[in-house]
Amino acid sequence: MCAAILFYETDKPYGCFSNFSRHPIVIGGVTWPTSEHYFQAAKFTKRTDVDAVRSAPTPFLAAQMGRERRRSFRNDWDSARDEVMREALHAKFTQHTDLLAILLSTHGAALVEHTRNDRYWAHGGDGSGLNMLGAPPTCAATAPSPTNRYQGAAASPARPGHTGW
Ligand SMILES: Nc1nc(O)c(N)c(N[C@@H]2O[C@H](COP(=O)(O)O)[C@@H](O)[C@H]2O)n1
Repeated sequence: MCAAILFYETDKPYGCFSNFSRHPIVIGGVTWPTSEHYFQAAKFTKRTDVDAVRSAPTPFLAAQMGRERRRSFRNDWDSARDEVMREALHAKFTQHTDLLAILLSTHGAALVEHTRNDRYWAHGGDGSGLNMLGAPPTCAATAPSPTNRYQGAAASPARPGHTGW
């Protein structure tokens, strides 16, 4: 049976796997303070909302803004979010080789975002959640000769489904 690696808080072991870890990414020539900023901004269609989220001083605030439904929330988000996340993670782990080394060192382990706050990206605290954040790298790790757990993201479009920015 595979060991499980639980992560959540950025200052704890494997905290670098959290989207809240302070690792900037560049996508489409734009620098994002964290993968959380990119993910949350991708929910919106209006440039003003996207820029507001990108400028958030912390990933926590970016997440709060991303959850505000008074903004220009895109109506295809549920079908787009997995691809947006894959793109963000691919950027993060290819642009930070120290993180990629940590990721590859976990080969064979199940990666689990451990929180009760989230039953889609995390496992809901008790395994009842989908753990979609951990699932893609775990699946990729079982592929033949993986050189990069996020290699499947390489073919992703630059901004899947985005309309206005
Ligand atoms: N640190 C943290 N706090 C929460 O409350 C969370 N839900 C998470 N999980 C991360 O949040 C992002 C998903 O946000 P949405 O619920 O889709 O707005 C994603 O990065 C999860 O990994 N983390």
